[in-house]
Amino acid sequence: MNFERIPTVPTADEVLDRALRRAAAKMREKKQKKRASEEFVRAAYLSVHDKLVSVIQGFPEMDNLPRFYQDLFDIIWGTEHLRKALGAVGWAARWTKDHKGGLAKDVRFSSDEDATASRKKAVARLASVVHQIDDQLLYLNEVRNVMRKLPVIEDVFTIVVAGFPNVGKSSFIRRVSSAEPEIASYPFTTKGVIIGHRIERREKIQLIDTPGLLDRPAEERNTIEKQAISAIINTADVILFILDPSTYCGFPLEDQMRLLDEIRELVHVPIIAVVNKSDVKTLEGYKAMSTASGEGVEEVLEMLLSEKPAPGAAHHPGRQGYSDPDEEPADKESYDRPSIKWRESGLRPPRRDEIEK
Ligand SMILES: Nc1nc2c(ncn2[C@@H]2O[C@H](COP(=O)(O)OP(=O)(O)OP(=O)(O)O)[C@@H](O)[C@H]2O)c(=O)[nH]1
Repeated sequence: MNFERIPTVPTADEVLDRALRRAAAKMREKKQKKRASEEFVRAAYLSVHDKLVSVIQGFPEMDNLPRFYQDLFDIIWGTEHLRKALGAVGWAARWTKDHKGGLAKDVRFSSDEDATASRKKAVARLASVVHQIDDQLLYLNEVRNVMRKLPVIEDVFTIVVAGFPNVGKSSFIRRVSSAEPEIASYPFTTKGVIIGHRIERREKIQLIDTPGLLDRPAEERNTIEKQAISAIINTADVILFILDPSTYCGFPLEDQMRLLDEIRELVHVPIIAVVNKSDVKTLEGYKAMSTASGEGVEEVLEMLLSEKPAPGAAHHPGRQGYSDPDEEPADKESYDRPSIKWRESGLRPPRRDEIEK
């Protein structure tokens, strides 16, 4: 899944400017004045139609997306909200298509004196329709800017790395990845998500960080974070939980253990808990590694890979299995996903200048 190629969504004025420029060029090709006006209308409507269709086609088809993205889109924007915005653009595209012929004919069958007025009327109607979706176009462009930066998650064996901040999650991913990990972002945490890959016995595996999410007790998490965790957990075949008994990370070991217990309650996939920073301190009963020196790291990876199903077999049966104790039962009547309305929540897609940084 690669959202990087979603093209910029133009504003209503940009759509219209482009259409009118094209129409003017077409108009110049016709000698006869009325024919020229008719051509102008056709070309302007066609250009708007095609541009709006290309906007819609630039976005992925929500129903065909992997579950992770469906969940994520629902958390960030509310799938219905997104559908409505795309639907509005579709409505405007259809309108231009349905009215193009009729309005062009109005110009053709008007008297010579009225031809210009008919053309102007057709253009005014077009402008009015396009301006009606101005908000949706702006919104979709903001959505696009966030989508481009979302992590690219593949449907391969996936290790999700969890633990308190600074325990060494990203150091682990960097150490075992065959190339420099990619850094993406979720709009709901300020930290970058690190995604590493490695080819293991000719199969690709992926490692995903859980920045600023699986590092706090449940009661401190808000709804968005809970949903985000569910989306991420659903990608995991196995979870690596890293403990830092040296407490250099800044968090007492009891708190880390409590979080581990909590995650155990939460998921159905295997959890492998190990200790990092073994150069400083180890903990009895836990496999130790040091992501600084590399000691024990490959063994930990082996433990994780032992959870990998045989080639060709399905993912771990627990995958997609996440139980949120607060979650409503999933029957049709009562199960209403608390989708986040981006304007009302503090949550918003980042501005362009924030992304470009
Ligand atoms: N002594 C020691 N320090 C380590 C080791 N591994 C990582 N560190 C240090 O721990 C700090 C945090 O490491 P990160 O890999 O960034 O930790 P993280 O869990 O990804 O942190 P967040 O992304 O902020 O949650 C860094 O300063 C590392 O240098 C280790 O094996 N031994």
